[in-house]
Amino acid sequence: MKISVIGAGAMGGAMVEGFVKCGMLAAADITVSAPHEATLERFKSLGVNVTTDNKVATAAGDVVFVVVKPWLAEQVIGEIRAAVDYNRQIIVSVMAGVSGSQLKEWFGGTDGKQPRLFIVIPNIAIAVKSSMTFIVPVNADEEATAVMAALFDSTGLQMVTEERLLGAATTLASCGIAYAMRYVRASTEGGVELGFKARDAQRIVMQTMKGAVDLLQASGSHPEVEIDKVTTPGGMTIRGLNEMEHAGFTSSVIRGLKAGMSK
Ligand SMILES: NC(=O)C1=CN([C@@H]2O[C@H](COP(=O)(O)OP(=O)(O)OC[C@H]3O[C@@H](n4cnc5c(N)ncnc54)[C@H](O)[C@@H]3O)[C@@H](O)[C@H]2O)C=CC1
Ligand SMILES: O=C(O)[C@@H]1CCC=N1
Repeated sequence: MKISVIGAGAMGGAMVEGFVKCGMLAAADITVSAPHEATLERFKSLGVNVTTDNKVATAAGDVVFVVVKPWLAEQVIGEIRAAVDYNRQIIVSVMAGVSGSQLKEWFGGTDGKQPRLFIVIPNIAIAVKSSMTFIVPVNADEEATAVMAALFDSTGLQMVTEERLLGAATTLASCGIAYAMRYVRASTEGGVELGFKARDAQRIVMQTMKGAVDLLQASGSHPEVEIDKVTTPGGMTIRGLNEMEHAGFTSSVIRGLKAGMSK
C-alpha cells in the first residue's frame, strides 16, 4: 500500500513519522508534499518521497491524506481533484471541522461520482505510535474501512465512529494532548516550587502519569477505585484533592473540553 500526505505541518508531519515507524509500510511507499522545499528537508532524511507538487503526491498514493488547515481545504481539494483516480484511491480528510457533506460537495464530479472518502482525526502522538485515532467512513465500503482500521491500529488505538461524535472526539483526544501537557507543566511547576529541579520534577510527573494510565489499563478500574487506594483518611492525598476541587479542577476540565468543541 502506498500513502500520500498532503501538508507536512504538525499533524501531517507526525503522521509521516508514525507511518515510517508503524511496520506496515516502507518509507519508500510514503510521499509527502508541502509548498516549500524547506518544509520537506526533514522528511528526506526519513527516506520518504517528497514533492512540492500536490498533484504528483496525490497520484502516488493508494490512500491520500489531506492535512492542511481547514480554511485551505477547498483550495487544495480543487487543486488535486483532477489527479484523483475515483475507482482506485481512498481519500482521507484530516481537517478538524470540515464536514463529510462539504467534502462530498468539493469532490463530487458532474456525474455525481465520489471517491472512497473518510474523515480521520488522529493526535500528534501518532509520531510515536501512541495516537488515539478516530475514523469516520463518509463514503466507504467495509473493505476500505478495514484498511484504515488496520493502518491506525499500527499507530496506536483507533475507533471507527460517527461524524456526530467527531467534535467530542477531537477535544478529548487531539486537543487532549495539549490539556494533558498542561497538567504536566502545572505539576512540574508545583514540583519546582516544592524543591525539585525542573528536569527532575518533569521526570517524576511523567512517570507518575504513566503509572496512573498503566494501572487503569491493567485493572480496568474506575479512576475513583484507584484514588480510594491512595487517599489515607485525613491524609495528604485527600487534602490535596479537595483543595484542587475547591479551585474547580473537575469543573474546569469539563468546561475546557466543552469550550474546545464549541464553534
Ligand atoms: N495539530 C493537531 O494536533 C491536529 C490537527 N488536525 C488537523 O490537521 C490539519 C493541519 O493542522 P496542523 O498540522 O496543526 O497545521 P500546520 O500549520 O502545522 O500544518 C499545515 C501544513 O500545511 C502546509 N500547506 C499550506 N498550504 C498548503 C498547500 N496548498 N498544499 C500543501 N500543503 C500546504 C503548510 O506548509 C503546513 O506545513 C488541520 O486541518 C487540523 O484541523 C487534526 C487533529 C489534530
Ligand atoms: O486546535 C485545533 O483546532 C486542532 C484540531 C485538534 C488539534 N488541533
